[in-house]
Amino acid sequence: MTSKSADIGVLGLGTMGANLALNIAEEGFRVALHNRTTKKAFDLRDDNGELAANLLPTETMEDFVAALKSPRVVLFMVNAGAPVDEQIDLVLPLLSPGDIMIDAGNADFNDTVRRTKRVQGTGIHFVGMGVSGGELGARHGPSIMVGGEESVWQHLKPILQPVAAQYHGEPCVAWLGTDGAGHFVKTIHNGIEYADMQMIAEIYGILRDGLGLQASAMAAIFADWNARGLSSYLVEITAAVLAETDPGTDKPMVDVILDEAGQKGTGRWAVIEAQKLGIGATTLEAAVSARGVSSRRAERQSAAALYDGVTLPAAGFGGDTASLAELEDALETAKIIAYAQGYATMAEASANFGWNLPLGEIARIWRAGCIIRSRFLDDIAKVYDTGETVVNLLQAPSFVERVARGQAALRQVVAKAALAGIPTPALSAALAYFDDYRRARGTANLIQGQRDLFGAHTFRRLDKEGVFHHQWPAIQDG
Ligand SMILES: NC(=O)C1=CN([C@@H]2O[C@H](COP(=O)(O)OP(=O)(O)OC[C@H]3O[C@@H](n4cnc5c(N)ncnc54)[C@H](OP(=O)(O)O)[C@@H]3O)[C@@H](O)[C@H]2O)C=CC1
Ligand SMILES: O=C(CO)[C@H](O)[C@H](O)COP(=O)(O)O
Repeated sequence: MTSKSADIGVLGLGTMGANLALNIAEEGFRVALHNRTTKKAFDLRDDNGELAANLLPTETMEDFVAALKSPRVVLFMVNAGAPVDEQIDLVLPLLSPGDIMIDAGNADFNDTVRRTKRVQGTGIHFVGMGVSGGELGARHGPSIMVGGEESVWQHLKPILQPVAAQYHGEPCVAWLGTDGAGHFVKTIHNGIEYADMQMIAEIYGILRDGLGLQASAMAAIFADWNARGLSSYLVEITAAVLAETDPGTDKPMVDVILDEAGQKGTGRWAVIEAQKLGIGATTLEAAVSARGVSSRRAERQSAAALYDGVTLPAAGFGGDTASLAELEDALETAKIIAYAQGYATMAEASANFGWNLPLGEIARIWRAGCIIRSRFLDDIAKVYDTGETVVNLLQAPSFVERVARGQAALRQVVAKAALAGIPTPALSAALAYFDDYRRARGTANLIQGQRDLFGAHTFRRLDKEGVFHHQWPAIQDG
């Protein structure tokens, strides 16, 4: 270990930390390494040939911090929650004014705001930085969402820009705002990721249970869609997952995987924040709830037995080209609605927390490196680049035209799935949101009447300004 020679220190060398450290080292920076299980730091250096010269494993936290050039930059890549606070407790006493701590893991942005406040007045800086792209992204170029002080971003830029994914030469990294802005945007990225994955899984359910297709046939359909409007990393990997065979059984891999989805909490954070802000991110909510339902497998199996005999009308799904095109259009339309909800949540958060989030720039840094990367994000960037105020993507002219064209397909698919008893919680949520959002005269007038009757909550009128309470007739139970 050479004292004060490392440009940055990576603390936490699991899947993401180890790969990000290699990526940074490959860009020519010297990286100090530390991990709770210290052996991993030395193994990482010893297993990585030419990069070893830029990797400085350390035995103790003191050695780790002493290895860093001033101002010291410590990047944490540990699991969200208590582990981050524990590591901050250990590192903070060893730092000096001007030094920078970066939490590069997923984090609840409320924790990031709290941690930023914790160091306020010490001269030490805290950066909340969302990183997306999984293992390969971390190694070869992730999408990076930075939150914190802008002056600190200027200091970090020379390291982060070459490390990030590049989209036609543009680095997929940006400073998005103060304190929790970067982690908030990463959280919404993950909420959208959940929605995208759930809607794809619902279409898979229709292809499997409505059309009776085998995995290999479905793989070809998704691969075909990936060449057009739905072109995206998630559709591409869907085709790859469906095409894979289990070497042990020779069955399609997807057919031997248990139907219970895991989740680490980022989707739930997105939905909680959308609810707090009063944004109906219903497609994201449906996706998070569906993961919850999936995890109750035994309960679903007993319910399946109880309702085995229910009568279902004819399915109505066809396997012809027109029916497949309808599924493709439905998925594309629902995707637009899900992204509109995610962007509406970010727009509201931006106003609420005073961040001035650059929504077009966010679309641009999501075009490569991250899990939801797709051609479609270019279309979103173009909407914001017009400079006009966009209240909701569903009101942007280019999207109005696309949704108006695609909504009939979404309606057909949701209706046919409902009749066939095939669940489409996220696709249905997208359609219901669209119909609710485009209805000039809603039904909340009735809710206001009910609230005023039982709780004197008052209401406003269409024909007069002011707040009113009505003397409703007394209702007796029974
Ligand atoms: N995997 C992915 O695709 C992505 C993950 N992330 C986020 O990145 C972060 C790291 O994830 P990932 O690399 O996948 O996780 P891993 O499980 O692979 O690694 C976890 C790391 O955290 C360390 N750690 C865990 N608990 C503690 C603790 N209490 N004290 C000290 N160190 C601790 C582990 O140390 P040890 O080796 O000693 O166990 C290990 O270095 C998470 O916030 C995750 O949500 C973000 C984007 C993508
Ligand atoms: O942040 C990510 C990608 O962007 C991680 O892969 C995240 O862990 C995925 O979430 P979950 O495990 O809840 O499916």
